Amino acid sequence: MRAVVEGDRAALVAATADRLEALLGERIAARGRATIALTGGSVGIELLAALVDRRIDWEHVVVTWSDERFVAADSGDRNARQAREALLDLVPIPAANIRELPAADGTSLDDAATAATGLLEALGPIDLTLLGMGPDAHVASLFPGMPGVREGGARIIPVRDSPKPPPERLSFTVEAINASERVWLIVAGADKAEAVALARSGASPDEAPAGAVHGTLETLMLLDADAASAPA
Ligand SMILES: O=C(O)[C@H](O)[C@@H](O)[C@H](O)[C@H](O)COP(=O)(O)O
Repeated sequence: MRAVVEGDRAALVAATADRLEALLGERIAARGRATIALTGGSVGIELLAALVDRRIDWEHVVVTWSDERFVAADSGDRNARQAREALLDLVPIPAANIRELPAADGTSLDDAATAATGLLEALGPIDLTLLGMGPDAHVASLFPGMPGVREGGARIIPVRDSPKPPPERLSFTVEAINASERVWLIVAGADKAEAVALARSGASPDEAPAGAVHGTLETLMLLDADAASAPA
């Protein structure tokens, strides 16, 4: 996994916004649209906020999420709601291009996972999956030792016991993430340094889910200097 290191968190966010703006332009020119799976987390949301004023042809961008908290649609915990407030409500992206994973409004988690799997199938190829990473080396809602890190077959799994609240979530599996053309992990802060080193060391997926993800064309770990500060 190639690492790109920027000086600090603000520089990381700005450089990743540049990279993303360029990728979206390139994919739209090449195939008429760009499809990306967004991430929650504080750095992921800062990245979205940094895209508001960029030159992006939003009409041709389709977004979904690599994981979602299974809470009510209007909950402030929803990655989709945070993304709307930071970016999607502020740019001319058509409503039909925003493919939210289901919310917990009268539907069961299992039914939501089935619906999300259908949504993912209808989406076609994903140009880029964005991921944050926790200090335990989790990505999306794939925590160390959980099913979905190794299991084949499923592309979306229901998560019932996330160690980080809220406990119920929907998540891309490693298999779904690894079907994306590009996978970018965006990670800032000294509290992530050990997990970055572990993920890059070839640790098992059960120990470091972040080390198991890769794109079919490109895999990047986009880091600030603090996150890159532990010896690999
Ligand atoms: O699932 C969650 O509850 C979080 O969203 C989490 O997965 C987050 O994406 C990472 O921990 C990175 O978060 P930061 O970008 O805030 O470091």
